[in-house]
Amino acid sequence: MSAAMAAVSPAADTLLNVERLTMRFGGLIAINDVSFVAKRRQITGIIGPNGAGKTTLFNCITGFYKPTVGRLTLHGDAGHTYLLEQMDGFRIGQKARVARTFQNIRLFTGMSVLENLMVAQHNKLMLASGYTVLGLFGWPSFRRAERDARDKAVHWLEKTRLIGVADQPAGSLPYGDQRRLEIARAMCTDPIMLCLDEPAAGLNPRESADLNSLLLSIRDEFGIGLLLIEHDMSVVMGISDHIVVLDYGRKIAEGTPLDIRNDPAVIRAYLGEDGQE
Ligand SMILES: Nc1ncnc2c1ncn2[C@@H]1O[C@H](COP(=O)(O)OP(=O)(O)OP(=O)(O)O)[C@@H](O)[C@H]1O
Repeated sequence: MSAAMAAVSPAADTLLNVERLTMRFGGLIAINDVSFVAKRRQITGIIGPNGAGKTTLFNCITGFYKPTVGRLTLHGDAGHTYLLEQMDGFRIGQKARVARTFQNIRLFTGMSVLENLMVAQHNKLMLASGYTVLGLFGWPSFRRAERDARDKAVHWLEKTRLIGVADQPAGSLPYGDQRRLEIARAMCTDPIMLCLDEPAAGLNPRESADLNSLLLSIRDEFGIGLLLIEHDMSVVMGISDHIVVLDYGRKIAEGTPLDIRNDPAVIRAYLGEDGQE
């Protein structure tokens, strides 16, 4: 068992346990003693005004930043438990199977839509190719792995309604399609937890509604947990099972969308002290 795997028994439905997380940048405390649990088969919304610490939280979970203090425990499959704050970003993706999308879309714009999804499965294919040798000789196990990767890519292209543009350069797609392609690419890595940073940014109301359906179907069909940073309240209130609210790096509330909508501290954080804007 590696140093980053702990032998604690998880509550059955706990996927990620964030305990007393703090992230400082010099004198600035971007995340201040934040704790919450994200559950399996649930969408956990993370909301808060600009600068509240939402992206910093994602960057700690996905290994971009090492938290100053705190523990991030991911309860994976088969009883494996990963202490994410001790792992680098690559292993968080590969071993703990945490995938993410970014606020600013990061696709390989010159590659085709299908190629973007094949590249996402590069590590699995490299392993199957015996780091090139078996691939060069067209070994059956490599050919099978390649076929499986293509099938998975096609599955996600169908699910995200991008199959008709599979051969087009990713950079030529309309914005809403690029956002769905990012989600398809993340799902091709077989995550157990998917972190989405403002997936509805720049979408029109119809595209936002489509996104809601896609995220709900990912939760329901694949049983994974989703962490969702989002400013679009029609998305976050419409599909979250649980919402955590940050303000100036602190957790100021958590609960169901209904709880959050009526929480005085949340209303104050969004509208200012007087509750007027
Ligand atoms: N690498 C960094 N170095 C210094 N300060 C940082 C760094 N990353 C974030 N911050 C600061 O931490 C605070 C929280 O930023 P963060 O981007 O996490 O907020 P956010 O809630 O995601 O905001 P938004 O909704 O605008 O994206 C901000 O004051 C930001 O300037």
